[in-house]
Amino acid sequence: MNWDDTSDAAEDSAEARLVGADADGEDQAVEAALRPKSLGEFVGQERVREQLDLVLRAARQRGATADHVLLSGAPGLGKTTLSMIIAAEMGAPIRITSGPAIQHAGDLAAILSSLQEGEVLFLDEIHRMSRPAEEMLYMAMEDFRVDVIVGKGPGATAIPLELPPFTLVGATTRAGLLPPPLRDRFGFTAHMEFYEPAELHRVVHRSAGLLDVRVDGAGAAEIAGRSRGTPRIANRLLRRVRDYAQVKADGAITQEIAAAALAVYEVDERGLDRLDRAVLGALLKLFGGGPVGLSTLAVAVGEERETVEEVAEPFLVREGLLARTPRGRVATPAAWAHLGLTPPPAAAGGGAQQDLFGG
Ligand SMILES: Nc1ncnc2c1ncn2[C@@H]1O[C@H](COP(=O)(O)OP(=O)(O)OP(=O)(O)O)[C@@H](O)[C@H]1O
Repeated sequence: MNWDDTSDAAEDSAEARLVGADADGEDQAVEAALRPKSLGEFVGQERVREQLDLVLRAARQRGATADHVLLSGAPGLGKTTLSMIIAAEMGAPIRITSGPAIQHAGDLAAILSSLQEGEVLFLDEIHRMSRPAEEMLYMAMEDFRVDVIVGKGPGATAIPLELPPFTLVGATTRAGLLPPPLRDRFGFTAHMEFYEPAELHRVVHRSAGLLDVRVDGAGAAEIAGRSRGTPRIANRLLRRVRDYAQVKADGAITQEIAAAALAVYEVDERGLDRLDRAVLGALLKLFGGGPVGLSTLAVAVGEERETVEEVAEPFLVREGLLARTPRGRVATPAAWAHLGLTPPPAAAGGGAQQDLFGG
């Protein structure tokens, strides 16, 4: 897990999710093999690709190091992959680290001072860097220089250290959390969107080819439709469907095989899993569609409040199935339709259920 805004309770619950967007151990092992290696291979994100292509081409033509790049977007959309592509397209080495790994300015100084000319420094979760390190980064990004402080107290001196030109690629799930002085120092900022089903369809086909799995168009579409707009989830579902196809059939993935496999794993046709459906089911069946307070809803599904709020709700809100209102959580008409339930007449206008527990 690497959502900085996700609590421990939410993490425990999200860890085992097949539709969780963060990388688990198995993902990390296979992702290297599935990562596109060039901008041409990178599926979707047309605008970002086009803009980045211009930035990189222009830098290459000038024989210069590319401008610093900030990539923002949800986990699993391809930020790490793009940073590696940037390095590959520039013919430069890449160093990978993350905000939480840099707690002291000295940690950052050590990394910066060992960079080669033109190297790409990928800083994941850049919004989680410590303040002193962040301030050191400002100067490094702008002037390719850092001041290393030697000694303590009144006798401390700042020794300037020249750095070779490098390209910082920062990644964040929360661009809004970056202090403006840091954001302003990036020459190019790209916001990565969730992928369309047709794009995920291409991701599934591409990955199936690399994994040597046979999948037909309808089978790939079935997986894509349940992947929550996220290539990492598409790749993970593909691997689980492959297991099913291998054990229960002849190894080939068709629409029927994909649907049957994902039914076993409790991922429904819209990508909701057991937790999502439990939250939605409680909201509809116990509270008439709401409004109901978050705490009450969490008690009803036997989960921590944070788990409901941080793990289940974001996707339900994004899918237009649940709304967070000042009076509490409310199901939308699409939620009733998705669970195959008929809203009671009173629920048509949003329901009038009181939150007795003050959530
Ligand atoms: N546009 C894409 N085309 C094909 N595959 C992709 C694409 N984007 C991501 N992937 C696949 O999804 C997986 C996850 O991508 P990646 O690790 O780059 O995501 P991320 O945004 O860096 O995630 P996190 O925020 O968790 O670090 C990779 O294995 C990669 O193969």
